[in-house]
Amino acid sequence: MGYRRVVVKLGTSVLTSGSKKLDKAHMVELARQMASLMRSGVEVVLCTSGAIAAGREHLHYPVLPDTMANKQLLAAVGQSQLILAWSQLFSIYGLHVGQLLLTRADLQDRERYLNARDTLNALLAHNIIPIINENDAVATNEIKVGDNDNLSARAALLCDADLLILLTDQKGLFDADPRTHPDAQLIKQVVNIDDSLRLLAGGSVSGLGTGGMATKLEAADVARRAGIEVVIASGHHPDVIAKVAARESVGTHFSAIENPLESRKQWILAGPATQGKLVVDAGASVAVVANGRSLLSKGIVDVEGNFERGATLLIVNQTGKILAKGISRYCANDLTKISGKHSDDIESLLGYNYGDAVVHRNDMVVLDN
Ligand SMILES: Nc1ncnc2c1ncn2[C@@H]1O[C@H](COP(=O)(O)OP(=O)(O)O)[C@@H](O)[C@H]1O
Ligand SMILES: N[C@@H](CCC(=O)OP(=O)(O)O)C(=O)O
Repeated sequence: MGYRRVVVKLGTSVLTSGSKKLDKAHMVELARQMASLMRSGVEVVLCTSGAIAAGREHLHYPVLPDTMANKQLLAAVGQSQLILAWSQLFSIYGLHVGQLLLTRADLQDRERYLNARDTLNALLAHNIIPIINENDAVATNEIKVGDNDNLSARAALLCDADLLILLTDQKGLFDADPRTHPDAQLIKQVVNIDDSLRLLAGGSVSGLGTGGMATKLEAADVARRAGIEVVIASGHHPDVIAKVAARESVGTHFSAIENPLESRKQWILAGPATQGKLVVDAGASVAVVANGRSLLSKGIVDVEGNFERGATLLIVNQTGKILAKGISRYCANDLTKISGKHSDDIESLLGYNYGDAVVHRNDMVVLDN
């Protein structure tokens, strides 16, 4: 069956073709491919990097101290150049574009998340290509998604896409970084993202991109849990977008999981940043991971972080392995008092009780699979 809605993420490495400037000739070719996919009836959302690179180019490569304010300056200048370029290039194909600049804060708050979703859907309903980037000019590290791989996965969840295409400067995910291992082999198919695969994915060494393959794998993991297929491929492979959309074997394909998370759990996975950790014992690990139970105070052996009730936390086992992400019904202070204790004792220990479950299974996404 053909894809219905596709998010295409273009890394700085693709947009600049490895140089220090936007490669407009290549951008027009990518716009052509996306326009052609739209004409074939597939809806396209573009997640574009390149603002900082475009800012540097537009200001003729100023020598600036590497501060947050200077990065924001470059992004503020560059984003307007970037959207101008995309708007001109898509107009060649008779298409309008609409810009959405997002931060994690827009995804963290469920109401803002749903608002952004409405805007995306409205643009697509009018055959306008939504163009997304992080709002780097105002986002501080605390409220940033931080890289466009993860941002594009969240965009794919937001608009309920069925395919996420991450285009970069390599043919896909290799069993080692091809820049340092010329004999590395392309991995064509991935059915499960586990720690051994994460070990293969390194960071970005070119000085152009953010995150390298590591953030692409994080993005792929978020998307596939929401039932979205993911392909990592080269942005310079001829007709790459059409070929991926036609399910030709290009790059690395990640299968979607069979029973995708429902919408609220997708949001728990993709929206809020985690504010702390609960370390749990072996019994609680089995209850949460294998039996799909809520996490009770009895199984908690350690509480890390200083968080309020309602914070999103990681649940890890005693070797540090991540088991789940979920919303805590108790604040950190309360949890240090009740961890290891039976649920029946919560009332007497705290003087109140928000229920037996510290993290209810409805508020939890199991990640150990
Ligand atoms: N296992 C791997 N397979 C492929 N590329 C890898 C791997 N590990 C690290 N990389 C690096 O990831 C880079 C692509 O990511 P990045 O530089 O962030 O580009 P982009 O701008 O497209 O996001 C590649 O140039 C490569 O050096
Ligand atoms: N938002 C930034 C890009 C961040 C990013 O993740 O870059 P990349 O790894 O090249 O996709 C920008 O527009 O410059």
